[in-house]
Amino acid sequence: MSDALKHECGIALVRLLKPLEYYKEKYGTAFYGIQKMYLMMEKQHNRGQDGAGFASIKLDVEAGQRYISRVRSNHSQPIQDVFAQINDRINEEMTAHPEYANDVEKQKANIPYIGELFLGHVRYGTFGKNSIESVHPFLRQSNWMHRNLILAGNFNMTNVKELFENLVELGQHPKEMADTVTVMEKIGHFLDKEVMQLYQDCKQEGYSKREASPVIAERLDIAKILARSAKNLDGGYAMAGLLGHGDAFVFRDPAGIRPAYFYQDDEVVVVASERPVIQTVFNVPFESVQEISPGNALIIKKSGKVSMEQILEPTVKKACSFERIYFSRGSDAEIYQERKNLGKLILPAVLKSIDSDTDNTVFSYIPNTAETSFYGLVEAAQDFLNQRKNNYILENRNTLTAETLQELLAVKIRTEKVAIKDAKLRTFITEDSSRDDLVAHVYDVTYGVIKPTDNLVIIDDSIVRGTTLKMSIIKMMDRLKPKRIVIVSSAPQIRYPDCYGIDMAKLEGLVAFRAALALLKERNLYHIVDEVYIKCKAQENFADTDVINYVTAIYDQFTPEEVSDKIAEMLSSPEINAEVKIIFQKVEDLHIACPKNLGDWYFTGDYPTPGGNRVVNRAFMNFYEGKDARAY
Ligand SMILES: NC(=O)CC[C@H](N)C(=O)O
Repeated sequence: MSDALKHECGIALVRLLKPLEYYKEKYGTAFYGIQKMYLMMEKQHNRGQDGAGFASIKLDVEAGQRYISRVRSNHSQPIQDVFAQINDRINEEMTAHPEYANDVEKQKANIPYIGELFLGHVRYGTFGKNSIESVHPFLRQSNWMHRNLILAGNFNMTNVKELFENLVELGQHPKEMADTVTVMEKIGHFLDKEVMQLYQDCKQEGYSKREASPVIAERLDIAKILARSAKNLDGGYAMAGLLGHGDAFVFRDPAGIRPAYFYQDDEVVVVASERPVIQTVFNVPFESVQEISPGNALIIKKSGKVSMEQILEPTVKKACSFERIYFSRGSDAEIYQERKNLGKLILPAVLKSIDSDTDNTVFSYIPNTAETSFYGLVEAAQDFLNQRKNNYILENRNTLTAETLQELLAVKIRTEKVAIKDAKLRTFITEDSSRDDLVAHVYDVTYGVIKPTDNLVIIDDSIVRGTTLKMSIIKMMDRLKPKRIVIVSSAPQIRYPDCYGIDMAKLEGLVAFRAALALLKERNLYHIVDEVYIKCKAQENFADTDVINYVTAIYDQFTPEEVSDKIAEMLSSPEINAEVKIIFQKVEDLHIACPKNLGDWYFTGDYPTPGGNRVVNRAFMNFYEGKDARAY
């Protein structure tokens, strides 16, 4: 990926179903859960490096003993930092008390972090600052065990402001504007209500206050609490929560926008944002890891009972395709094939751009996430070449000599590693022209592999702003003196803002949008921009469900190729000698390659929740009014 793009968050949840002694016996340590959590979080570091947090719960402790531990960090290596703190503390206790060594009961009673239920989070903030207070898990404390709520999520709500207002309407006074606090307080509110109701029931049944507590915990209907809390949520989310006494849940949005996977056997229940994380950490096959169904919650009661319950009516499944193109790790068996298919499906367009002259073409990729689609592209190119050889041989079978046959078979698809991501270069000089020169060196190039008669085809996973392409990659590629540079995007043109977790909230930042505007100007159609604005403005105060995405009109006048050509022109500059072309994946081909993740609103403007239409409407007004503000 050449554009710096904010990633997602990652969640990790582990519930140990057996007593801690079991793990000590079988795996040699009662800290088994913590170790697994470390691996699960580390294997998701791709999803967030702004912060990391860990929380654990000990089940069935006596009153007066601590049972919730939490560590959070926003240091530069937050996962390392969190587990260094946990390690240090455990080692300190173990060294000071050698008698704990083989005594699991003592370990549990005296050492923090050890426990049966764990929640971890790696964060890329989409809302609020990167202060330590914004790092998950969030904690809502209470002196009643079952009222303690610990929450961590991979989410972005399009209507945080409204949700915040709802809390104020309830008479609450939230101390922060953090979106996680807002969601947590909402769940917390309905948790309190449910507890109150259950207490009344218990009282009627003759339980004393003290006796009622464990009964309430047992009877708590998590699905009911979630259903009430989730009513007004509009966004993409995978929210994980723990209750102090030991219940846990992971709840996914009705369109399945954000991912959540789980695995369960008689020892553990595990949830993570990505499938291969669970596969490697627990050494289980692909088939035994399942998705949490959209609109459903995986609920793990303290008793160990696990169920999947529908919380909200699922809508049409629109799982985010960017997870497949870029965010999630490519080690997932499905994602790996999907990325390869993205490369394969785009070959016809690539061949067209190089006049099918594969002999004079070098294929390469932008490190690192585009590497897999590159393999697919090259495999398809090899098939194409073989087909050509085949035809030649069949046509010339009577005259073919051993020599020409050998020559023919020696022709290969040429692949080279041309772009190398260099160490992070700091742009410490503020003066613009020299800064551009520094930025150009973010990528390094391999000299000596391109001839002046060559086309250079270079695949990237997606193109958002195009800044790095313009400032660095194309300039550096041009130094190799190819005849033509073809930039290939394994994703379609990004035309609309995202509001479900990816940090693309402003229209004018998107190179496709700027290209469409330039085309409108060129063809004297710029009045369309004014017309769209009038339509957007008119629905400014509409209910979300009534808002229509009129921004599509900006693109309607042009074929995708026209927009691509304009982008190519905008990314090139007079000092570039090579001809620059740009090719994007077709939306239909994206769906063929990634059939399970049909969420494509950033490419098509087809938002999966009503809030999305409000956001694109707002984003357009912000652009038109020259407001440098986020659209939600
Ligand atoms: N990337 C995410 O899922 C972010 C979660 C949450 N909105 C935050 O900002 O902390």
